Amino acid sequence: MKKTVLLVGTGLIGGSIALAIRKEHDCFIYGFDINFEQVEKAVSLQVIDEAVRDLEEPAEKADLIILASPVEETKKIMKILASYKLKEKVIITDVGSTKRDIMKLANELWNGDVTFIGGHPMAGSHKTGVESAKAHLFENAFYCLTPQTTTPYEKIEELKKMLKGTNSKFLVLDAEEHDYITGAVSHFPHVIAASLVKQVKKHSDQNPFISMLAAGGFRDITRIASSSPRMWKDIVKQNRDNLLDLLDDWIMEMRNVKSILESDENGKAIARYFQEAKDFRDTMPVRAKGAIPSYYDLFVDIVDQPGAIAKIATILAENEISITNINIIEAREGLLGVLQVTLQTEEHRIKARTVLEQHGYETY
Ligand SMILES: NC(=O)c1ccc[n+]([C@@H]2O[C@H](COP(=O)([O-])OP(=O)(O)OC[C@H]3O[C@@H](n4cnc5c(N)ncnc54)[C@H](O)[C@@H]3O)[C@@H](O)[C@H]2O)c1
Ligand SMILES: O=C(O)C(=O)C[C@]1(C(=O)O)C=C[C@@H](O)C=C1
Repeated sequence: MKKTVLLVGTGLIGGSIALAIRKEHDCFIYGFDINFEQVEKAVSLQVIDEAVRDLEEPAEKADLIILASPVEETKKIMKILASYKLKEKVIITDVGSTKRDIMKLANELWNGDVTFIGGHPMAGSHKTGVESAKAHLFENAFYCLTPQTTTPYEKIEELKKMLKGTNSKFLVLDAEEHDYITGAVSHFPHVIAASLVKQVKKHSDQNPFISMLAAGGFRDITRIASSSPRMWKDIVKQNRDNLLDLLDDWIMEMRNVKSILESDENGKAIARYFQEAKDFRDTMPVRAKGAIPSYYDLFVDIVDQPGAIAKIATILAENEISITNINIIEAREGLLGVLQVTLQTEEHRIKARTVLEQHGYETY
Protein backbone atom coordinates (compact mmCIF):
# COMPACT_ATOMS: atom_id res chain seq x y z
CA MET A 1 0.00 0.00 0.00
CA LYS A 2 1.15 3.54 -0.76
CA LYS A 3 2.77 5.01 2.36
CA THR A 4 2.22 8.55 3.58
CA VAL A 5 5.31 10.45 4.65
CA LEU A 6 5.51 13.82 6.40
CA LEU A 7 8.77 15.75 6.07
CA VAL A 8 9.23 18.59 8.56
CA GLY A 9 12.05 20.90 7.42
CA THR A 10 12.39 20.77 3.65
CA GLY A 11 16.03 21.87 3.45
CA LEU A 12 19.22 20.21 2.24
CA ILE A 13 19.05 17.06 4.37
CA GLY A 14 15.26 16.68 4.48
CA GLY A 15 15.08 17.18 0.71
CA SER A 16 17.86 14.65 0.09
CA ILE A 17 16.14 12.04 2.29
CA ALA A 18 12.81 12.63 0.52
CA LEU A 19 14.47 12.16 -2.89
CA ALA A 20 16.15 8.96 -1.69
CA ILE A 21 12.83 7.59 -0.35
CA ARG A 22 11.07 8.42 -3.63
CA LYS A 23 13.71 6.48 -5.55
CA GLU A 24 12.71 3.22 -3.82
CA HIS A 25 9.09 3.65 -2.73
CA ASP A 26 5.77 4.65 -4.15
CA CYS A 27 4.65 7.08 -1.44
CA PHE A 28 2.98 10.43 -0.94
CA ILE A 29 5.18 13.04 0.75
CA TYR A 30 3.77 16.06 2.59
CA GLY A 31 6.24 18.82 3.38
CA PHE A 32 6.14 21.41 6.15
CA ASP A 33 8.65 24.20 6.78
CA ILE A 34 8.50 27.45 8.74
CA ASN A 35 9.84 29.04 5.58
CA PHE A 36 6.96 28.44 3.18
CA GLU A 37 9.11 29.41 0.18
CA GLN A 38 11.27 26.34 0.88
CA VAL A 39 8.26 23.97 0.80
CA GLU A 40 6.95 25.55 -2.38
CA LYS A 41 10.39 25.13 -3.92
CA ALA A 42 10.42 21.51 -2.74
CA VAL A 43 7.13 20.91 -4.59
CA SER A 44 8.39 22.58 -7.76
CA LEU A 45 11.59 20.48 -7.65
CA GLN A 46 9.40 17.36 -7.17
CA VAL A 47 11.09 16.58 -3.87
CA ILE A 48 7.70 16.41 -2.12
CA ASP A 49 4.11 16.05 -3.35
CA GLU A 50 2.27 18.66 -1.31
CA ALA A 51 3.19 21.70 0.74
CA VAL A 52 1.23 22.06 3.99
CA ARG A 53 0.81 25.07 6.26
CA ASP A 54 -0.46 23.08 9.20
CA LEU A 55 1.15 20.01 10.79
CA GLU A 56 -1.74 18.27 12.51
CA GLU A 57 -3.68 16.71 9.65
CA PRO A 58 -0.71 15.33 7.66
CA ALA A 59 0.97 14.18 10.91
CA GLU A 60 -2.12 12.15 11.83
CA LYS A 61 -2.21 10.56 8.36
CA ALA A 62 1.51 9.75 8.23
CA ASP A 63 3.16 6.30 8.39
CA LEU A 64 6.58 7.94 8.60
CA ILE A 65 7.45 11.38 9.99
CA ILE A 66 10.93 12.77 9.30
CA LEU A 67 12.16 15.73 11.30
CA ALA A 68 14.86 17.62 9.40
CA SER A 69 15.05 20.99 11.14
CA PRO A 70 17.86 22.44 13.30
CA VAL A 71 18.11 20.28 16.42
CA GLU A 72 16.62 22.76 18.92
CA GLU A 73 13.63 23.23 16.60
CA THR A 74 13.30 19.44 16.35
CA LYS A 75 12.67 19.25 20.10
CA LYS A 76 9.89 21.85 19.80
CA ILE A 77 8.28 19.93 16.91
CA MET A 78 8.46 16.65 18.87
CA LYS A 79 6.46 18.27 21.70
CA ILE A 80 3.84 19.49 19.21
CA LEU A 81 3.60 16.01 17.61
CA ALA A 82 3.10 14.45 21.03
CA SER A 83 -0.15 16.41 21.39
CA TYR A 84 -1.60 14.87 18.19
CA LYS A 85 -3.42 11.60 17.67
CA LEU A 86 -0.79 9.90 15.53
CA LYS A 87 -1.24 6.54 13.82
CA GLU A 88 -0.40 3.68 16.15
CA LYS A 89 2.10 2.22 13.69
CA VAL A 90 3.81 5.50 12.85
CA ILE A 91 7.59 5.76 12.92
CA ILE A 92 9.05 9.17 13.77
CA THR A 93 12.69 9.74 12.97
CA ASP A 94 14.97 12.75 12.75
CA VAL A 95 18.22 13.59 10.96
CA GLY A 96 19.78 15.84 13.61
CA SER A 97 23.52 15.99 14.19
CA THR A 98 23.07 15.42 17.94
CA LYS A 99 21.16 12.60 19.54
CA ARG A 100 21.31 12.70 23.35
CA ASP A 101 18.84 15.57 24.04
CA ILE A 102 16.50 14.36 21.30
CA MET A 103 16.43 10.77 22.59
CA LYS A 104 15.96 11.98 26.18
CA LEU A 105 12.91 13.95 25.06
CA ALA A 106 11.61 11.05 22.92
CA ASN A 107 11.76 8.80 25.99
CA GLU A 108 9.78 11.37 27.99
CA LEU A 109 7.15 11.88 25.28
CA TRP A 110 6.65 8.38 23.92
CA ASN A 111 6.84 5.13 25.80
CA GLY A 112 6.03 2.31 23.45
CA ASP A 113 2.85 3.73 21.91
CA VAL A 114 4.65 5.65 19.15
CA THR A 115 8.02 4.58 17.73
CA PHE A 116 10.74 7.21 17.71
CA ILE A 117 14.07 6.20 16.18
CA GLY A 118 16.77 8.85 16.20
CA GLY A 119 18.71 9.17 12.96
CA HIS A 120 21.81 10.96 11.71
CA PRO A 121 23.22 10.56 8.21
CA MET A 122 26.98 11.19 8.48
CA ALA A 123 27.32 13.16 5.27
CA GLY A 124 26.24 16.58 4.19
CA SER A 125 27.50 19.85 2.90
CA HIS A 126 28.18 23.44 3.89
CA LYS A 127 25.29 24.38 1.60
CA THR A 128 21.70 24.77 2.78
CA GLY A 129 18.26 24.60 1.21
CA VAL A 130 16.27 22.15 -0.90
CA GLU A 131 17.87 23.43 -4.10
CA SER A 132 21.09 21.65 -3.05
CA ALA A 133 19.31 18.38 -2.13
CA LYS A 134 20.48 15.22 -3.88
CA ALA A 135 19.19 11.64 -3.70
CA HIS A 136 22.77 10.33 -3.61
CA LEU A 137 24.02 12.67 -0.87
CA PHE A 138 24.32 9.83 1.65
CA GLU A 139 25.59 7.11 -0.67
CA ASN A 140 28.14 4.93 1.16
CA ALA A 141 28.01 7.18 4.21
CA PHE A 142 27.31 5.84 7.67
CA TYR A 143 23.78 6.52 8.85
CA CYS A 144 23.54 6.37 12.66
CA LEU A 145 20.32 5.13 14.24
CA THR A 146 19.56 5.56 17.94
CA PRO A 147 16.42 3.59 18.79
CA GLN A 148 14.68 3.73 22.16
CA THR A 149 15.32 0.68 24.37
CA THR A 150 11.64 -0.23 23.86
CA THR A 151 11.86 -0.12 20.04
CA PRO A 152 11.17 -3.53 18.49
CA TYR A 153 13.79 -4.84 16.07
CA GLU A 154 11.17 -5.00 13.26
CA LYS A 155 10.57 -1.25 13.51
CA ILE A 156 14.27 -0.54 13.04
CA GLU A 157 14.25 -2.83 10.00
CA GLU A 158 11.13 -1.06 8.68
CA LEU A 159 12.86 2.32 8.93
CA LYS A 160 16.01 0.98 7.24
CA LYS A 161 13.80 -0.32 4.42
CA MET A 162 12.19 3.10 3.99
CA LEU A 163 15.67 4.67 3.88
CA LYS A 164 17.14 2.04 1.55
CA GLY A 165 17.40 4.56 -1.31
CA THR A 166 19.99 6.54 0.64
CA ASN A 167 22.40 3.64 -0.04
CA SER A 168 24.04 4.35 3.27
CA LYS A 169 25.46 1.99 5.88
CA PHE A 170 23.30 1.86 8.98
CA LEU A 171 24.93 1.81 12.38
CA VAL A 172 22.91 1.45 15.59
CA LEU A 173 24.45 3.46 18.39
CA ASP A 174 23.68 4.62 21.88
CA ALA A 175 22.80 8.35 21.85
CA GLU A 176 25.46 9.24 24.45
CA GLU A 177 28.15 7.43 22.48
CA HIS A 178 26.92 9.06 19.27
CA ASP A 179 27.38 12.57 20.68
CA TYR A 180 30.83 11.75 22.05
CA ILE A 181 31.99 10.40 18.65
CA THR A 182 30.43 13.11 16.49
CA GLY A 183 31.72 15.69 18.96
CA ALA A 184 35.27 14.55 18.15
CA VAL A 185 35.00 14.05 14.38
CA SER A 186 32.40 16.64 13.35
CA HIS A 187 31.36 19.21 15.95
CA PHE A 188 34.79 20.06 17.34
CA PRO A 189 36.41 20.29 13.87
CA HIS A 190 33.68 22.81 13.06
CA VAL A 191 34.73 24.98 16.02
CA ILE A 192 38.37 24.74 14.93
CA ALA A 193 37.56 25.65 11.31
CA ALA A 194 35.63 28.72 12.46
CA SER A 195 38.41 29.76 14.85
CA LEU A 196 41.07 29.41 12.11
CA VAL A 197 39.04 31.71 9.87
CA LYS A 198 38.67 34.19 12.75
CA GLN A 199 42.43 34.12 13.33
CA VAL A 200 43.14 34.85 9.66
CA LYS A 201 40.50 37.60 9.68
CA LYS A 202 42.35 39.27 12.57
CA HIS A 203 45.65 39.16 10.68
CA SER A 204 44.10 40.22 7.38
CA ASP A 205 42.92 43.45 9.01
CA GLN A 206 46.64 44.30 9.24
CA ASN A 207 47.73 42.78 5.93
CA PRO A 208 45.27 42.44 3.02
CA PHE A 209 47.59 40.02 1.15
CA ILE A 210 46.73 37.32 3.70
CA SER A 211 43.25 36.70 2.27
CA MET A 212 44.55 36.88 -1.29
CA LEU A 213 47.23 34.25 -0.72
CA ALA A 214 45.05 31.80 1.21
CA ALA A 215 45.12 28.78 -1.12
CA GLY A 216 44.11 25.12 -1.24
CA GLY A 217 45.26 24.17 2.24
CA PHE A 218 43.35 26.95 3.95
CA ARG A 219 40.31 26.31 1.78
CA ASP A 220 40.28 22.57 2.56
CA ILE A 221 40.63 22.96 6.29
CA THR A 222 38.04 25.76 6.57
CA ARG A 223 35.34 24.76 4.03
CA ILE A 224 32.94 23.76 6.78
CA ALA A 225 33.19 27.24 8.36
CA SER A 226 30.86 28.32 5.52
CA SER A 227 28.08 26.07 6.88
CA SER A 228 24.86 27.39 8.39
CA PRO A 229 25.53 29.23 11.70
CA ARG A 230 21.83 28.69 12.52
CA MET A 231 22.24 24.90 12.34
CA TRP A 232 25.59 24.82 14.17
CA LYS A 233 24.53 27.00 17.10
CA ASP A 234 21.96 24.33 18.02
CA ILE A 235 24.45 21.46 17.61
CA VAL A 236 27.02 23.15 19.83
CA LYS A 237 24.37 23.91 22.45
CA GLN A 238 23.30 20.26 22.64
CA ASN A 239 26.85 18.87 22.74
CA ARG A 240 28.43 21.55 24.93
CA ASP A 241 29.93 19.22 27.58
CA ASN A 242 31.73 17.01 25.05
CA LEU A 243 32.97 20.11 23.25
CA LEU A 244 34.33 21.63 26.45
CA ASP A 245 36.27 18.41 27.19
CA LEU A 246 37.61 18.33 23.63
CA LEU A 247 38.61 21.97 23.90
CA ASP A 248 40.63 21.25 27.10
CA ASP A 249 42.29 18.39 25.27
CA TRP A 250 43.07 20.60 22.27
CA ILE A 251 44.55 23.36 24.45
CA MET A 252 46.89 20.74 25.98
CA GLU A 253 47.77 19.51 22.49
CA MET A 254 48.58 23.05 21.37
CA ARG A 255 50.77 23.55 24.47
CA ASN A 256 52.58 20.38 23.45
CA VAL A 257 53.09 21.71 19.90
CA LYS A 258 54.33 24.99 21.33
CA SER A 259 56.91 23.30 23.51
CA ILE A 260 58.07 21.12 20.58
CA LEU A 261 58.55 24.23 18.43
CA GLU A 262 60.42 26.03 21.23
CA SER A 263 62.92 23.23 21.86
CA ASP A 264 63.16 21.33 18.57
CA GLU A 265 66.51 22.60 17.22
CA ASN A 266 66.91 20.15 14.32
CA GLY A 267 63.23 19.71 13.44
CA LYS A 268 63.18 16.01 14.29
CA ALA A 269 60.46 16.23 16.93
CA ILE A 270 58.07 18.23 14.79
CA ALA A 271 58.69 15.91 11.81
CA ARG A 272 57.77 13.00 14.08
CA TYR A 273 54.63 14.86 15.18
CA PHE A 274 53.56 15.40 11.55
CA GLN A 275 54.46 11.79 10.65
CA GLU A 276 52.29 10.39 13.45
CA ALA A 277 49.34 12.50 12.30
CA LYS A 278 49.88 11.51 8.66
CA ASP A 279 50.14 7.81 9.54
CA PHE A 280 46.82 7.85 11.38
CA ARG A 281 45.01 9.95 8.78
CA ASP A 282 46.28 7.67 6.02
CA THR A 283 44.63 4.69 7.73
CA MET A 284 41.23 6.43 7.66
CA PRO A 285 38.74 5.31 4.97
CA VAL A 286 39.65 8.09 2.53
CA ARG A 287 37.27 7.11 -0.22
CA ALA A 288 34.29 6.45 2.01
CA LYS A 289 31.71 9.18 1.96
CA GLY A 290 31.28 10.91 5.26
CA ALA A 291 34.97 10.48 6.04
CA ILE A 292 37.71 12.07 3.97
CA PRO A 293 36.95 13.59 1.50
CA SER A 294 33.21 14.07 1.62
CA TYR A 295 32.83 13.64 -2.16
CA TYR A 296 34.30 11.39 -4.84
CA ASP A 297 37.40 13.29 -5.79
CA LEU A 298 39.78 12.40 -8.59
CA PHE A 299 43.07 14.26 -8.92
CA VAL A 300 44.46 14.73 -12.42
CA ASP A 301 47.87 16.15 -13.33
CA ILE A 302 47.50 18.76 -16.06
CA VAL A 303 49.79 21.16 -17.87
CA ASP A 304 48.62 24.61 -16.89
CA GLN A 305 47.77 25.99 -20.32
CA PRO A 306 44.59 27.25 -22.05
CA GLY A 307 42.10 24.51 -22.93
CA ALA A 308 43.52 21.94 -20.48
CA ILE A 309 40.38 21.83 -18.33
CA ALA A 310 38.04 21.87 -21.33
CA LYS A 311 39.78 18.76 -22.73
CA ILE A 312 39.16 16.82 -19.52
CA ALA A 313 35.57 18.04 -19.23
CA THR A 314 34.93 16.93 -22.83
CA ILE A 315 36.35 13.44 -22.26
CA LEU A 316 34.16 13.02 -19.18
CA ALA A 317 31.05 14.37 -20.92
CA GLU A 318 31.59 12.03 -23.88
CA ASN A 319 31.58 9.16 -21.40
CA GLU A 320 28.43 10.46 -19.66
CA ILE A 321 30.23 11.23 -16.41
CA SER A 322 28.79 14.27 -14.62
CA ILE A 323 31.14 16.59 -12.76
CA THR A 324 29.91 17.92 -9.42
CA ASN A 325 32.79 20.35 -8.98
CA ILE A 326 36.11 21.19 -10.52
CA ASN A 327 39.03 22.90 -8.85
CA ILE A 328 42.60 23.79 -9.83
CA ILE A 329 45.10 23.28 -7.07
CA GLU A 330 48.80 24.13 -6.94
CA ALA A 331 48.52 25.77 -10.39
CA ARG A 332 51.63 27.67 -11.37
CA GLU A 333 52.07 29.26 -14.76
CA GLY A 334 53.85 26.98 -17.22
CA LEU A 335 54.16 24.13 -14.72
CA LEU A 336 52.14 21.07 -13.95
CA GLY A 337 48.94 21.78 -12.04
CA VAL A 338 46.54 19.45 -10.30
CA LEU A 339 42.90 19.36 -11.21
CA GLN A 340 40.56 18.17 -8.49
CA VAL A 341 37.47 16.74 -10.18
CA THR A 342 34.57 15.94 -7.87
CA LEU A 343 32.25 13.22 -9.15
CA GLN A 344 28.89 11.96 -7.98
CA THR A 345 29.59 8.32 -7.18
CA GLU A 346 32.50 5.92 -6.67
CA GLU A 347 31.52 4.21 -9.96
CA HIS A 348 31.88 7.53 -11.80
CA ARG A 349 35.26 8.08 -10.15
CA ILE A 350 36.54 4.69 -11.28
CA LYS A 351 35.16 5.19 -14.81
CA ALA A 352 36.60 8.72 -15.04
CA ARG A 353 39.99 7.44 -13.92
CA THR A 354 39.96 4.69 -16.54
CA VAL A 355 38.99 6.94 -19.46
CA LEU A 356 41.38 9.72 -18.50
CA GLU A 357 44.27 7.28 -18.15
CA GLN A 358 43.38 5.92 -21.59
CA HIS A 359 43.90 9.48 -22.86
CA GLY A 360 47.35 9.59 -21.22
CA TYR A 361 46.48 11.53 -18.07
CA GLU A 362 48.07 10.67 -14.76
CA THR A 363 45.41 10.39 -12.07
CA TYR A 364 45.29 9.54 -8.37
N1 LIG B 1 24.15 20.04 6.64
C1 LIG B 1 24.74 18.91 6.98
O1 LIG B 1 25.86 18.65 6.58
C2 LIG B 1 24.00 17.96 7.87
C3 LIG B 1 24.35 16.60 7.84
C4 LIG B 1 23.64 15.70 8.64
C5 LIG B 1 22.62 16.14 9.47
N2 LIG B 1 22.32 17.48 9.49
C6 LIG B 1 21.19 17.91 10.32
O2 LIG B 1 20.09 18.09 9.45
C7 LIG B 1 19.19 19.07 9.96
C8 LIG B 1 18.84 20.02 8.85
O3 LIG B 1 19.97 20.66 8.34
P1 LIG B 1 20.10 21.13 6.82
O4 LIG B 1 21.54 21.07 6.49
O5 LIG B 1 19.12 20.42 5.99
O6 LIG B 1 19.69 22.66 6.95
P2 LIG B 1 18.77 23.54 5.98
O7 LIG B 1 18.91 24.93 6.49
O8 LIG B 1 19.10 23.26 4.56
O9 LIG B 1 17.31 23.01 6.28
C9 LIG B 1 16.65 23.16 7.50
C10 LIG B 1 15.22 23.54 7.22
O10 LIG B 1 14.48 23.48 8.45
C11 LIG B 1 13.55 24.54 8.42
N3 LIG B 1 13.07 24.82 9.77
C12 LIG B 1 13.69 25.49 10.76
N4 LIG B 1 12.91 25.52 11.86
C13 LIG B 1 11.79 24.82 11.55
C14 LIG B 1 10.60 24.52 12.28
N5 LIG B 1 10.43 24.89 13.54
N6 LIG B 1 9.63 23.83 11.63
C15 LIG B 1 9.78 23.43 10.34
N7 LIG B 1 10.88 23.71 9.61
C16 LIG B 1 11.88 24.39 10.22
C17 LIG B 1 14.30 25.68 7.77
O11 LIG B 1 13.44 26.69 7.30
C18 LIG B 1 15.05 24.95 6.67
O12 LIG B 1 14.33 24.92 5.46
C19 LIG B 1 19.88 19.68 11.16
O13 LIG B 1 19.33 19.13 12.33
C20 LIG B 1 21.33 19.23 11.04
O14 LIG B 1 21.93 19.10 12.31
C21 LIG B 1 22.96 18.38 8.69
O1 LIG C 1 30.57 17.99 4.60
C1 LIG C 1 30.18 18.86 5.36
O2 LIG C 1 30.05 20.03 5.01
C2 LIG C 1 29.84 18.52 6.75
O3 LIG C 1 30.15 19.28 7.59
C3 LIG C 1 29.08 17.31 6.99
C4 LIG C 1 28.99 16.86 8.44
C5 LIG C 1 30.40 16.50 8.96
O4 LIG C 1 31.03 15.65 8.33
O5 LIG C 1 30.83 17.03 9.96
C6 LIG C 1 28.40 17.93 9.27
C7 LIG C 1 27.42 17.72 10.15
C8 LIG C 1 26.65 16.52 10.11
O6 LIG C 1 25.93 16.24 11.20
C9 LIG C 1 27.21 15.43 9.37
C10 LIG C 1 28.17 15.65 8.47
